[in-house]
Amino acid sequence: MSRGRPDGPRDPIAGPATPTHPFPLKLRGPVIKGFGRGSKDLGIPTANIPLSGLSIGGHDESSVKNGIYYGWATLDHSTISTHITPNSVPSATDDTAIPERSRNHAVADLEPASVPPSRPLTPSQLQKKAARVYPTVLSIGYNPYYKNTNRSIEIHILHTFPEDFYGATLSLIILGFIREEYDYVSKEALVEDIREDIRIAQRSLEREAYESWRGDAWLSGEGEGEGKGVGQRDGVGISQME
Ligand SMILES: Cc1cc2nc3c(=O)[nH]c(=O)nc-3n(C[C@H](O)[C@H](O)[C@H](O)COP(=O)(O)O)c2cc1C
Ligand SMILES: Nc1ncnc2c1ncn2[C@@H]1O[C@H](COP(=O)(O)OP(=O)(O)O)[C@@H](O)[C@H]1O
Repeated sequence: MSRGRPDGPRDPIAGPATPTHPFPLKLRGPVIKGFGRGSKDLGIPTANIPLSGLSIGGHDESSVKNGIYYGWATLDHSTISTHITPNSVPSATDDTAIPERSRNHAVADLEPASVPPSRPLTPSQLQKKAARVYPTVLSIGYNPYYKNTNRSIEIHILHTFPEDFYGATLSLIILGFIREEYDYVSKEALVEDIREDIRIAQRSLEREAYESWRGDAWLSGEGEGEGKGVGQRDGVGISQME
């Protein structure tokens, strides 16, 4: 059952001085469509990737508990289809329409795109985009405020992007847990807490033992489908370090 948000101040930093079991959790998958609420309703875009990988690497899905987490992420734009059709982007919902270009990205308060979405990027542009490591804050669960019936993973990247990136491959290392997911009395209360989650994630990742994970090979696309604890199913892999 979902809980309402408890009263009282929140800790400015989440998690111990070094990442501790079950972290780091490594996850990878293609960016698919969600319900389109992140940008339009909340002003905070959240990239969805399939959840199926949570059962790979020695856990079942229930071993990764619902809640709000932080970590590092990279995007590989080379997997974005240059010939997108309405059915070419998988969806976390039954709606297969590609969402309109979001106009309400609060964190991503956007500059006009320097490269039109339909023009393929050059190899050096792709490499540059793939190599960048972003801080990220994410939610795993049922979004109790919206009473979703499907479990989903919602990843907000702490960066302003000039355009959407459906179809890109998102690699993620989750390093810490912030809080449970709650139901809220209002949309404004939910947004206020997500904004605080963003600040907590930033501060938590600045610690040396967390910062050092930026250089992990997983974020460069390595590890897919090979090695102990790394699996691949439905285009998604997850592993848990020992
Ligand atoms: C850091 C963060 C914290 C969140 N916390 C909650 C929460 O406590 N309760 C909730 O119902 N949804 C929470 N969400 C999920 C948002 O409701 C979700 O991103 C929104 O429904 C957009 O979904 P969509 O991408 O499928 O459109 C959180 C999302 C993020 C990124
Ligand atoms: N900073 C960002 N973090 C996450 N996604 C972003 C960001 N900026 C742009 N996006 C794009 O916005 C999409 C999420 O928007 P959102 O309105 O939440 O729709 P959806 O419900 O389809 O996930 C992502 O899939 C991605 O393509």
